[in-house]
Amino acid sequence: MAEHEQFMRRAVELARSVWGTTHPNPMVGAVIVESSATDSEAPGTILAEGATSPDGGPHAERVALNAWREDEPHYGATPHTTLYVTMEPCSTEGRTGACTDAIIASGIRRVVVGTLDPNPAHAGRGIDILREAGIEVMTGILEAECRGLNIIFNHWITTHTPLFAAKTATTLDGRIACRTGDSRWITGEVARADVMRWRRLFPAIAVGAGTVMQDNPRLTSRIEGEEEWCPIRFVFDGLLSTASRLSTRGLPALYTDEFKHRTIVVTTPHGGLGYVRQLRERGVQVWVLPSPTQRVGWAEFRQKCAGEQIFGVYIEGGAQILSQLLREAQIDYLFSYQAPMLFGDDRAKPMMRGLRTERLGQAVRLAEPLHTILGDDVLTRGRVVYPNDLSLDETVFSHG
Ligand SMILES: NC(=O)C1=CN([C@@H]2O[C@H](COP(=O)(O)OP(=O)(O)OC[C@H]3O[C@@H](n4cnc5c(N)ncnc54)[C@H](OP(=O)(O)O)[C@@H]3O)[C@@H](O)[C@H]2O)C=CC1
Ligand SMILES: Nc1c(N[C@@H]2O[C@H](COP(=O)(O)O)[C@@H](O)[C@H]2O)[nH]c(=O)[nH]c1=O
Ligand SMILES: [Zn+2]
Repeated sequence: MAEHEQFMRRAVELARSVWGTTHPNPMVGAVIVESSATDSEAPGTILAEGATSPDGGPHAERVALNAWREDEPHYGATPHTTLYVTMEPCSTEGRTGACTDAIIASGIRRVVVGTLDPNPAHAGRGIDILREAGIEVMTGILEAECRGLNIIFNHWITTHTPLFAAKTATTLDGRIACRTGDSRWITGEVARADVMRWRRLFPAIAVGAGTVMQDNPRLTSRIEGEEEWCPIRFVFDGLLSTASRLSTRGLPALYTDEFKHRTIVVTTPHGGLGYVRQLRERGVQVWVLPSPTQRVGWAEFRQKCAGEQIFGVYIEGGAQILSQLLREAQIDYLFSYQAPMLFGDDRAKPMMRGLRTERLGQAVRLAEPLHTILGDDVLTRGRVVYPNDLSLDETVFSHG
């Protein structure tokens, strides 16, 4: 078992090496290993490795098999050759041919799988096909880790909508900014560097107009040793106040920097066509979504993203948009970074508000939470589970 975990860990590492580059495909890693025919205690030798190719190219299993065949033109599979793969091999033609076919053709007799493919077209089918072909299949090695590699894919493939992940950086008493709006920085360098990794994974980031005006953020992924990366950057601004204040407050970086064509302002017909035109003339994109009020509806935004093939959105705040998302049960996943400080000030900004939680049974919870210590701070993350009787505190939202 320890050996299986060792090679699966290598496969997970390979999957991570293509972080954020494979959408809509999952990140998968594969390793082909030869064990000793005579000494079952001897460590196996890695023959070939692979990871999912970017943009719909060959899957990890095929990349590994192709690399192996370069060395062994007729494959050299023996009864002691094992393929380790983080996710169940696909079993439908797709764009690149079923991996189950390629594995069977290679003569490999043993496959170790991390997790099942959540795609209902595959789920378990790939395993059945391999077994029917006489291949020994073992499942569930480092399962949680392998499944956790693909939070975006897992959601997309089962719901056909993007994963909406909220991210907050709070004090111990759950505040994201002081009463004045000051919030830089609550979390320390290590936690902020971790945020940069998630920004590299998600195809898009979203913030509200209040955050743009208070923080003038860049919203790019800046990782030491890597080129700066810019996801799509959504700005929620129903009345286009960020555009109308341009002349008095100067232009937000999101509308002027070298990635401004990656900024999409999301607004309503109440925002004013003149501002929409001005933004577009600058090279900034604008989505005007139908809405009876000055607020874009989150369900409409989700559908629009799905139509545009945007597979996941990392929503960084502020308090107002996060509170709306919570009360509409639109947050699928939460990244909560918590720093060891507290404000103890009622007028500091709470990360989310507006629910009426009278009993613990009504609490919003995280399923299978993961905790990571990052310098002085702690990240708690997980899938959000809402109670059946989510109840709103109307007194809060009558004031916006
Ligand atoms: N620590 C942390 O993790 C973070 C802290 N912050 C801090 O939070 C503060 C900003 O938060 P907050 O003031 O609540 O502002 P938000 O960033 O939530 O933006 C609120 C504004 O966005 C617009 N808006 C809200 N909902 C919608 C919608 N559904 N559709 C279109 N536009 C919408 C509104 O414009 P209008 O009023 O015109 O309708 C509103 O003024 C800052 O101090 C910032 O530093 C921000 C992000 C993260
Ligand atoms: N204050 C705060 C965060 N704030 C978030 O980061 C944004 C700034 O991004 P950038 O300009 O790209 O560095 C800011 O507008 C807000 O969304 N994030 C954190 O991880 N920790 C923190 O303490
Ligand atoms: Zn495949």
